[in-house]
Amino acid sequence: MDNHIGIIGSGSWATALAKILTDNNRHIHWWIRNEDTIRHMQQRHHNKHHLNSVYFDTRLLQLNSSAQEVVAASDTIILAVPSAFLRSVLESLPADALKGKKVVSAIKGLVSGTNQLINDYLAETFGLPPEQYFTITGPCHAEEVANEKLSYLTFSGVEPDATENIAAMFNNSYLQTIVNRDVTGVQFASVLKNIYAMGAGIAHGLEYGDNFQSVFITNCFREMQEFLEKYEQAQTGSGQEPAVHNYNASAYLGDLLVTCYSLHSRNRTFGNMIGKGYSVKATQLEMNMVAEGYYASRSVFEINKEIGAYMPVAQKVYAILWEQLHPEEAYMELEKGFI
Ligand SMILES: NC(=O)C1=CN([C@@H]2O[C@H](COP(=O)(O)OP(=O)(O)OC[C@H]3O[C@@H](n4cnc5c(N)ncnc54)[C@H](O)[C@@H]3O)[C@@H](O)[C@H]2O)C=CC1
Ligand SMILES: O=C(CO)COP(=O)(O)O
Repeated sequence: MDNHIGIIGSGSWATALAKILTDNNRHIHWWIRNEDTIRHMQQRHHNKHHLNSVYFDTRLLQLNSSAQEVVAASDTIILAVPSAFLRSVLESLPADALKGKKVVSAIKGLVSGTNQLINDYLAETFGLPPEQYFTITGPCHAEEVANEKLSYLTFSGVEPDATENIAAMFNNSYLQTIVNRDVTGVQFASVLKNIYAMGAGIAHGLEYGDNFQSVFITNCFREMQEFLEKYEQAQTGSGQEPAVHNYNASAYLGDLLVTCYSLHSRNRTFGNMIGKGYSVKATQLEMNMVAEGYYASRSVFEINKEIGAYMPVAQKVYAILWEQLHPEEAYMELEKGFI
């Protein structure tokens, strides 16, 4: 049976994923919030707000502003809205809306308000079982997908065959896929790297150089591992099986590097403005895209109150963004403790 794919979201990442799938000749049901964006896409064949150089074969698109209808029409649903909007987008769905469906999260963030991983939220709200949940992570900027620059995405799921099948839908000449079972680890890696890219941007804004950045990122990488270890120790107490994490894999180290260094990165750009002295409010107004690291810094700070990982960088980024700590002062303190 043909797989009916739905995409929820119409930002840069949703648009890039839609491009990959339609380049592979897949039909998609696509939830786009704004009717005007839908009309433009139907008439002009591109998303006028994001990646507008990407043109679609609209015969492959079923555009719809009702998330409920897109979910009902699909058996594999890709979530690609910023984490801050996930709950409001899904709130119209009935509790059994995801029954028997596969859900693939492309979101690199935690659920706002509850600080949950996306799978935990979907399990609690819609009863989604673990074997129906998958993630898309790895170092990949939408802008490079738009230009068909060779990129690698990691697909994670507890069911290897089903994960392979989902990954296969994306594989093509410019997109390689990697598969693993590390659902929790890759999600936290992609949440944490946004905080560290924010930090790398702040460092750049403060005019630290490449030598500092490499030490900074090395220390962030260590923090990422400590956070996961402490998080899992806390979970093991509640009977969950600890997973094996390949920290050197591209979903961990690769995504940390690309987000900290790439000029495409929203998080790095946001941090750079903060380092240069812009306020959080002014930075948000300036950017028409979402930097997940802003929200993640608070969520991780709150989670870490419970698990006690040693993460001075994440704590300083949080204090700069949420408690008005002066970036220069914060980084002078950070400088002293790096290994
Ligand atoms: N852009 C990228 O290269 C990549 C992004 N991601 C992840 O994908 C997720 C989505 O990010 P992007 O597509 O980059 O975001 P974006 O910043 O490009 O787009 C944000 C979207 O959110 C929409 N939006 C604004 N207010 C909304 C509301 N109240 N309800 C629903 N939607 C609303 C905007 O219309 C826009 O379509 C994030 O978790 C991000 O970390 C993951 C990999 C790569
Ligand atoms: O996840 C990404 C690259 O892998 C996108 O990062 P930014 O949101 O910082 O652009």
